[in-house]
Amino acid sequence: MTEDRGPGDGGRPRDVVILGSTGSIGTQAIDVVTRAPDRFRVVGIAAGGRDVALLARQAVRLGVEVVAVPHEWTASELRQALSVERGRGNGSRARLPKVLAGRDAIAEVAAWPCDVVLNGVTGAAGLASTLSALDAGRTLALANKESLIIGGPLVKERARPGQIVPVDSEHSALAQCLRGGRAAEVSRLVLTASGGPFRGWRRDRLAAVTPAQAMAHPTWTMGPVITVNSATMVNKGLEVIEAHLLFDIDYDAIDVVVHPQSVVHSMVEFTDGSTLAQASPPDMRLPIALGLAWPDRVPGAAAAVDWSGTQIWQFEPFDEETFPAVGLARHVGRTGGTAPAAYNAANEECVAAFLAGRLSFPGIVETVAKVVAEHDGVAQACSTLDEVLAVDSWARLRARELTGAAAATSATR
Ligand SMILES: NC(=O)C1=CN([C@@H]2O[C@H](COP(=O)(O)OP(=O)(O)OC[C@H]3O[C@@H](n4cnc5c(N)ncnc54)[C@H](OP(=O)(O)O)[C@@H]3O)[C@@H](O)[C@H]2O)C=CC1
Ligand SMILES: CC(=O)[C@@H](O)[C@H](O)COP(=O)(O)O
Ligand SMILES: [Mn+2]
Repeated sequence: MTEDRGPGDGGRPRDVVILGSTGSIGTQAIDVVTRAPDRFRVVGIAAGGRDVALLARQAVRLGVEVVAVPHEWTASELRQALSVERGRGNGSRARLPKVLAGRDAIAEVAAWPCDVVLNGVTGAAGLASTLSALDAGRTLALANKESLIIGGPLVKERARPGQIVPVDSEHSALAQCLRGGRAAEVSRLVLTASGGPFRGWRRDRLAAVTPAQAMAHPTWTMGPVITVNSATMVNKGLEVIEAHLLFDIDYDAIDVVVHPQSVVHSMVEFTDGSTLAQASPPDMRLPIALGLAWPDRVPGAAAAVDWSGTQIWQFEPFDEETFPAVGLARHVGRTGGTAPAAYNAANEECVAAFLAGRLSFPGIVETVAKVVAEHDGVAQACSTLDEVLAVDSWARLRARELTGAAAATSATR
């Protein structure tokens, strides 16, 4: 594996594995790679198995070597769907791909021989694959921020310098602003936040928020969990921890600023008062392409800012009082060890409860705060995957107990 392979220097296409291929990041990644066949070849894909027909279609059309699902019970359905897809005349490979299914299947694909693994799985479920890709020596294009955040030191100690390339738009922006620079010259990182659908709202209005309102992100079309996380600002909290872990910058020197247009994806302020920003219309295909081709740019990956029209870029202070999720994330980030895993797992449970109508919108972060407070006294260093997973399970259970209790109380009112 070399960093400079690509059509520009006459190399072969990069072999890519896409985890979470049926999701928002995964489908956009497939769009990126299929538009640049001279640069990329997809050799493996994986998904949760909720849309086996789509997964099979992707596998046959891309001609992958391997396709994986995490549950044994979807394997036969997947094999059948692959045969149907080939019967339709899609794809060119004579042989159908190998099917892997079960608990370790996704991590096995993450270690498949290739140049770069894009982890586009959602949530803590992506951690084993992140570790597997790193241990196998693959470059890891990381959209699944949760794995870095909950794995923390565990992930960092397995990664050699430059092995993780951020795909999250803010962190891709920061990496672009930082490249070629000197660490001692960096003063602050400034993460931009769209503000979500409830920007400018007061806290008392949030009690009546419905899932449909929370799912209406003003600038990005994304999967359900990250979309709700953007509405609660948990996403920005996770991103503060992600920035700390990726760039080794103190929490005190990471700011959040609201930028409703989502064109400036983040900024780096330098010691001489200069600020560099990365700007492009909101389109994840740009950071995905850069993550797959790093350090090269992929020409035409996304549209640039259109300067023929008026551009208005607003920046506003972030409302810490209405959205306590960022402050809480700073707290768990500073606590370190297993604390971020408790924050994330409780949040994943609460988002599911909110989307199922079992928890109010403010109840999400209120419950996460309760779980974090309970975990504070027992936070431990996270030195093994099992330790992280144990805290993840405990926090999910506590969140379920707390939200179950909340639902029962409101039902008896
Ligand atoms: N969407 C975006 O624009 C951005 C996303 N991100 C991050 O990227 C990640 C993916 O987000 P997004 O694409 O929006 O999410 P989606 O919900 O749209 O997609 C998630 C993908 O992961 C798969 N998946 C879920 N659970 C498992 C599992 N246990 N094993 C294997 N695959 C699984 C899903 O398959 P199935 O549906 O079958 O379960 C699906 O393919 C998240 O970490 C998110 O925070 C970061 C920045 C921007
Ligand atoms: C596209 C991306 O990177 C998301 O994480 C996005 O930043 C979410 O928007 P918010 O700024 O509203 O959280
Ligand atoms: Mn982001």
